[in-house]
Amino acid sequence: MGVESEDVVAAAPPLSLREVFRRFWPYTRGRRQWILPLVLLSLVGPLIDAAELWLFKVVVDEVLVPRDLTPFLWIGPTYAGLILLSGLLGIGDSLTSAYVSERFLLALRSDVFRHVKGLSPGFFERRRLGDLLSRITEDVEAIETFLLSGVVDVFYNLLRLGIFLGLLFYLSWDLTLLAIVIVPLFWGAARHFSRLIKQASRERTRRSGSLSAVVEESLGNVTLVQAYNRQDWEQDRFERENLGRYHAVMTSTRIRAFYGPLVEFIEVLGGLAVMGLGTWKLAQGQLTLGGLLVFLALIGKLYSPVRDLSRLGPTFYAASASAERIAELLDQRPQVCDAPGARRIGRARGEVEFDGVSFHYPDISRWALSDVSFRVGPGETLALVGASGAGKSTVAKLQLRFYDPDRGAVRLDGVDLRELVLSDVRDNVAVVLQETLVLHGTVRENIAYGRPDATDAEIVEAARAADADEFVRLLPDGYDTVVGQRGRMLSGGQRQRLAIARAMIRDAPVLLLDEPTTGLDAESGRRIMDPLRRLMAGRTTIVISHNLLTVRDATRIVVLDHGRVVESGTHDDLFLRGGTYARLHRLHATTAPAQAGPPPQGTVWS
Ligand SMILES: Nc1ncnc2c1ncn2[C@@H]1O[C@H](COP(=O)(O)OP(=O)(O)OP(=O)(O)O)[C@@H](O)[C@H]1O
Repeated sequence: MGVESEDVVAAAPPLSLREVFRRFWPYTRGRRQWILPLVLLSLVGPLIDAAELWLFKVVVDEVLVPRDLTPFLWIGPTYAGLILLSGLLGIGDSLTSAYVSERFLLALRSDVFRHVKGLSPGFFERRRLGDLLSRITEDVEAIETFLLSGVVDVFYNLLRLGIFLGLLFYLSWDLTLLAIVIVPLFWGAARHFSRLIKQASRERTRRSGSLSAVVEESLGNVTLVQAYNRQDWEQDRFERENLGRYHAVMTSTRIRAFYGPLVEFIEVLGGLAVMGLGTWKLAQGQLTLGGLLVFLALIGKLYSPVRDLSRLGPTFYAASASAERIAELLDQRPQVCDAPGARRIGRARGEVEFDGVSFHYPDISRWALSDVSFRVGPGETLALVGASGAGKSTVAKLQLRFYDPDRGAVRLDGVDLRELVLSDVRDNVAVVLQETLVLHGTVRENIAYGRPDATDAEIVEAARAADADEFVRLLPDGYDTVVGQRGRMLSGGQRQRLAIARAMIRDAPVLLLDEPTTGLDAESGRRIMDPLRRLMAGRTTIVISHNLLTVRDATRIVVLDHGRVVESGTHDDLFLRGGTYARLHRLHATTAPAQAGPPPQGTVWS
């Protein structure tokens, strides 16, 4: 559509209007009782309109033409009363419809957010965050138009049409027939334009998603962008999507712009024909002047519901483009979920077992893990070592049940994770990851994220054990200091100690440490050893590390290579065996002593 799309965000699969309705109507549950009062309120509006017009006829025929003021004495107050009543009903109508629409949006948006949040990490690895934001905020609103405002408008306009047509037939049936001859023209135009508008709207919503995705990615990685001087490239990417959206909006506006005058032209043609015949009937004495004037006014009013109804078609189609994007989100199923009859486990003893586990990531044929088996007893430490890409982090993801294995089983206390309640599995695990996740909030909130009901004393105690208390107290507001998004205000080592405090307060029997010293210099690496050791005490720990010097005292070491276990045993066993581990160890000792930190006596495991 004018600007080449690199498909930042793909279009959602199309849905028919009926299907969209079927999908989203259930979300009106609990608010449906308001729809009838809204329709009834809509009914009163046209009735008052009709009464006003009728009064106008009476004024012309009984006051103006005979020049007699007497009937005006009752017409005047009646007219004022009607206007007052219609104003009051209008207030009620606006408030009720806003209430119904906003409650609907509230519920739908929450449901969509709840659903998306529950999807597996694999989903988010494949999606653009900005696009998801745009769906949850903008597209959800369009569905409201589709289901509620749209439906109420249809009823409202049909009622208006019925009432006005009734009056018109009563005034003059032949004039009315002439007037409605043009209605099919309206519908023909509406059908033609609806299709074009739906295409344009799809493109517009897709481009909005792409634009948000680009903004989120560029601003979210602003340090990288600036450090590598990629501002111009990012600006180009943004311009492309911005321009794409502009063209899409212009196309849809152009279609709508042509549609409006065309419909008006058809309307004027009808009006002129009626006026011609009406004037002739007036001359013949078949119609009073008031009758003709009211007839013409009614025709104007008759066309407006017809026009509105025919305009609703394109509006429905435009909204359905948004609905498609939401439906596509709701159709995503989490890769893992509770099996029927899943068991609760409470606090586990902490025995972890991988039994012949093979796994590949969705849509990727290469096995990330092949026939991996090991067992870690309660309180023991298992070290996973291997080259980059060997599958170490994948073991951690399976342990957290982010994915299920394709073959074999992962067990906790002897029970397959698939038979357990998912939240129980994760409650039993605390993680300290390579890239420490710090949320925008206070230090206190960040630590308590591990266990929301932790008391202040427990938070301070965890921070002390993690060797974080000292630096936290030096922050401007101590524990109430707001650390920026992703903890940008803290150093790498400080973030890591915060993560240890968070894991500490969670107090789970199983601990996953994914490269806890990566990215830290020797000094910072050394500083977190003590807190890590305190954290590991009494817990089953799986530690992933490139740093062979830091794993030698683990209860057991498993060496992974291309997803397979190639060796396993204690440091001494493996060292003496002279295989991969011994080779890696020698290589590591000769090439990386400076960044590996202290010699064996200073390691975590000693
Ligand atoms: N989300 C993913 N989708 C598809 N493939 C993935 C995904 N994550 C990892 N892989 C692939 O699975 C294999 C194992 O990756 P994994 O992250 O487990 O390795 P690792 O040993 O932890 O590496 P590193 O030490 O560099 O962190 C790699 O080939 C990787 O490309």
